This record gives sequence, C-alpha cells and structure tokens, in this order.
Amino acid sequence: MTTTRGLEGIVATQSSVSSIIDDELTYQGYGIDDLANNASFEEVIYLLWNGELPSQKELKSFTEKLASEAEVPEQIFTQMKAYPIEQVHPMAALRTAISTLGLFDEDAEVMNEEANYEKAIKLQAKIPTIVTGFERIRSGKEPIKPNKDLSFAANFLYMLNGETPDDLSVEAFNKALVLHADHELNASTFTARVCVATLSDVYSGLTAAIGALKGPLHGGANEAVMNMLLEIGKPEEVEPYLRKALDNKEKIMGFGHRVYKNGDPRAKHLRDMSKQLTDVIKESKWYDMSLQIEEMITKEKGLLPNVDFYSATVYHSLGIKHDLFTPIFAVSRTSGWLAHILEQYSNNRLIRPRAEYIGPNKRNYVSVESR
Ligand SMILES: CC(=O)SCCNC(=O)CCNC(=O)[C@H](O)C(C)(C)COP(=O)(O)OP(=O)(O)OC[C@H]1O[C@@H](n2cnc3c(N)ncnc32)[C@H](O)[C@@H]1OP(=O)(O)O
Ligand SMILES: O=C([O-])CC(=O)C(=O)O
Repeated sequence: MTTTRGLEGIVATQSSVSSIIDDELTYQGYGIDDLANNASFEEVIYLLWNGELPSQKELKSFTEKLASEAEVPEQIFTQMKAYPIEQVHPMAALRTAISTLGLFDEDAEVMNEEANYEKAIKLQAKIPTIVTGFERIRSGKEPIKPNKDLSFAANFLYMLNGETPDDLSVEAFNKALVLHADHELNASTFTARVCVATLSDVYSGLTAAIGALKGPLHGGANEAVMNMLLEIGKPEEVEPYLRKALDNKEKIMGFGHRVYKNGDPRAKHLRDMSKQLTDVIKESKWYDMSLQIEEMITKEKGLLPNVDFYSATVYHSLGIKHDLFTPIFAVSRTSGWLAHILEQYSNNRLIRPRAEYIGPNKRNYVSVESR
C-alpha cells in the first residue's frame, strides 16, 4: 500500500460540474473570466445544476422560484436568539441552522431526483436569509424579510443592512459570488460528496460541507487575511511582520494552493475589485498593503495569492463584518456543493478509501489488574 498525504494528485471521481485544466477554471465548460465579467449569480447556479445556461424564460422562472423559497421558518431565528451569541462564530451558527432547516422540511428524507432538486432550490434560496438573519440578531436587530424584486446579490446586501444597495456594491458582490461558486473537488465539496455517497440526505451533505469550509486552510482563510491586515496595521509594518512570520515558518493566509502552482485565475478579478472598492471607501491602504504582501511572498516563497486573499478587502470595502466573509463564501459555494451532491446521487458509489496502518504490531490483551 502506498499513501499520498492529503490525497494530493489523486483523481477521486468524475465530474462535469467544473474543471481546472492547465490552471484554467471552467464551470460546465464556460471560462471563469467570461462568467465573472458577464453572468449573474442566478445564471451560474442554473448552469451548475442543469449543465446549460438558462434561456431568458428559464432564468425568469428559476429566479422567481428561488425568490419564492427565500423565507425561513421562524424557529430558525428563535433558536439563534437562544445561542450564547457573543461566543458563536457565524460559520458555526450557519452549520447548525442548515442542519436545523432539514428538520422543517417534510421531504428531507425523500430520495429521488425531483425531490433533491427541490431541496437544492430551498437551500440555495434560504442560506442568505440565514446568514444575514444571524448577523441582525447578534446586532440586536430583527432579521429582514427577503425582497423578491431584488437580484440574489442585491437581496443579500439588503437583508444584511436594511437598505437597497448601490449598483457598484451589487456588481462587486455578484462577481464575488460567481467567482466562488464552484471549484472542482476542493475539500468541502469532497466532504459533501463523501457524506451523500452513503445515501445520506442533502441537508447532511451541506452541513458537512460547511464544517469543512470553515477551517483557515480552506474558506476560513478570507477572514484570517483581514485579521492579518488589521494586525499589520500600516504599510511600513508589512515587511517586518512578514519577515518574522516567515522566519517562524508561519503560513501566510491567502497564499498557496493545492492545485494552482501558477496562480489562481480568480485572484486577478478580486484584486481589481479590491483596488476599485478600497478607493471608493478611501481606505486604499488595505489594497496597497495587500499588493506589498503579494510582492514579498511571491518573491521570497514563490507563492501566489488564492481566491481568499483579495476577497478579504473586497468584502471589507462593502462594509461587511470580517467574520461574515466565510459564511458569504458558503452562500456562493452552496451552488457548487449542491451541483456535486446532485451529480453524486445520479451515479453513486460509496466513497471509502483505505488507510495504511502504522500503529503497533499485533499484540495480546492484558487485563487491567496486570497493567
Ligand atoms: C478557497 C481555498 O481553500 S484557497 C486556500 C485557502 N487557504 C489559505 O490561504 C491558507 C494558506 N495556504 C496554505 O496553507 C496552503 O498553501 C494550502 C493549504 C492552500 C495548500 O496546501 P498544500 O497543497 O498542502 O501545500 P503545503 O501546505 O504542503 O505547502 C507546500 C510548501 O509551501 C509552503 N506554503 C504553502 N502555503 C504557504 C503559505 N500560505 N505561507 C507560507 N508557506 C506556505 C508550505 O509551508 C510548504 O513548505 P515546505 O515544503 O517547506 O514544508
Ligand atoms: O480548490 C481548492 O482546493 C480550494 C479552492 O480554491 C476553492 O475551494 O475554491
């Protein structure tokens, strides 16, 4: 038996949802640059789940269906109000809320293609309401009901802040959602597939995926990037901070990638948005510091920024609290997780690899009195 640490390079499944070939990312064959520059997030969800971009008519009815499912059972919010809210990370709250949501779906255990697609719609529609509702509750405010007349991106910002967002914010947020929607067999998507490959239900798959995204080596890195920038504080501190971190062999959040060795194709879009948005809020120092960090880490370690690096300053510029960055990643990635869950069900086989045993040799039990 040979083991491959972290399953690096192992091809564990076939998928038509998204591909990374020669450092190029596509969703169902459409290049990420094309989608990021042109598509609405609603179109991307439809594409990931159906394999084709929607016609105008299909998009209209899909968008209406999503909007009609956006409210959540009041009990979700009642339960949140009972959490020890000041110690609860929003990703932990989201993980619990998605699991709880399953309790209120009478079809949670129904296992057929149509029922699973319906559950996908419900989950994608409700996750923004949950994330924003939690933020409102912990800020001592009431959750805001979804507005059916707004796009997915605009409605998220509206439910978060209680105001109709400006066009630039909506455009930037929509682009961020498109860029984060899917990414082949990343750790959280693999987690979702492993879970549902036991023929467990969609809610379990999504709950498992959220747990995997939460960690700082994966989706949690975007919050960690902002924490690093805050800790550094000002441009002149970048060099000494990084020098110390590198000397201590610390990981620099937002850099490196298991698959991309020549750079993450999503990063340039986020870098451009970060420049534009930090200028708008007159806090260009965050962008300048990010560039400085990029230059030094690339020069000294040969590492390039991943999707999490510049998304941090994009979300910060949109006035979003830093511990909501990863839940926002989850709102977007739910579309990809669900596409993979539906694909897994459609051609399922239990996922069960082997472990190379490195424990003690076989030995005999010794009774507790003789130990
Ligand atoms: C959406 C996403 O999930 S994107 C990734 C988000 N995560 C991060 O940004 C966290 C920081 N980055 C990392 O920890 C890693 O680059 C990962 C987890 C993304 C990829 O990890 P792996 O493919 O396992 O690479 P691994 O951690 O083995 O790194 C290889 C070498 O590069 C170094 N390295 C990799 N990333 C970094 C980093 N961000 N900072 C400093 N050194 C790094 C490692 O220390 C290691 O060096 P060594 O060979 O001297 O021990
Ligand atoms: O693919 C990965 O390993 C991590 C990543 O970039 C993502 O999930 O978007």
